[in-house]
Amino acid sequence: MSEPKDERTPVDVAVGVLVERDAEGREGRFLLTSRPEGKVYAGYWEFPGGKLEAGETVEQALRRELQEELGITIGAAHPWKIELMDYPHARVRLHFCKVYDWAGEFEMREQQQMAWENLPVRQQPVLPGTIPVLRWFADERGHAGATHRG
Ligand SMILES: Nc1nc2c([nH]c(=O)n2[C@H]2C[C@H](O)[C@@H](COP(=O)(O)OP(=O)(O)OP(=O)(O)O)O2)c(=O)[nH]1
Repeated sequence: MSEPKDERTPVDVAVGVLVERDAEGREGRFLLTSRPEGKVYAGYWEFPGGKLEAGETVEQALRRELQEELGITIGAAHPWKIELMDYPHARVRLHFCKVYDWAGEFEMREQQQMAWENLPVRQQPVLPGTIPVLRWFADERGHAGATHRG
C-alpha cells in the first residue's frame, strides 16, 4: 500500500538551470521564463521545469517538461541543489539541475516569455522559490550586491 499523502506532502519538481558557457568553461547568462496565465504565480519569473510524474526520475521529468514547454531537447542534467519551499498552495521539493547542452529552437509553447539573464536579474517579479538560486549564483560568481529587483 502506498503512503497516505496529505496536502503538505512535498511535491517533487524538476527545475532546469540552463547556463551558457564560454570557450574556457566559465558560466555566463542563464535562462529565466515567466509563469503562464492560469497557473499560480502567473507572470512571475522562474527557471523552467515542472512536477515529476509517477515513476519518473528528475532528469526524465526535466527532459519532458523542457520539451513540452520550450520545444528543446536537453543533454545531461547536472544535479545542483535541492530546496524545500512551503507555499500556501503547496509544499514543493525543488530539484535544481544545471544544463549546459540543449538542441532545438526555443518555442514558447505556453505563451510564456523567456529572458537570458545575468546578475542582477532585470525581470520582475521573481518567484520566491527562485530567489535562493540567484544567491547561489552570486556566491559561485563572487557577485556582491542585489541579485534581483524589488
Ligand atoms: N518551474 C519552477 N517551479 C518553481 C520554481 N521555484 C518554485 O518555487 N517553483 C514551484 C512553483 C510551483 O508550485 C511548482 C512547479 O509546479 P508547476 O505548476 O509549474 O508545474 P507543472 O508545469 O507540472 O504544472 P501543472 O502541470 O501541474 O500545471 O514549483 C522554479 O524556479 N521553477
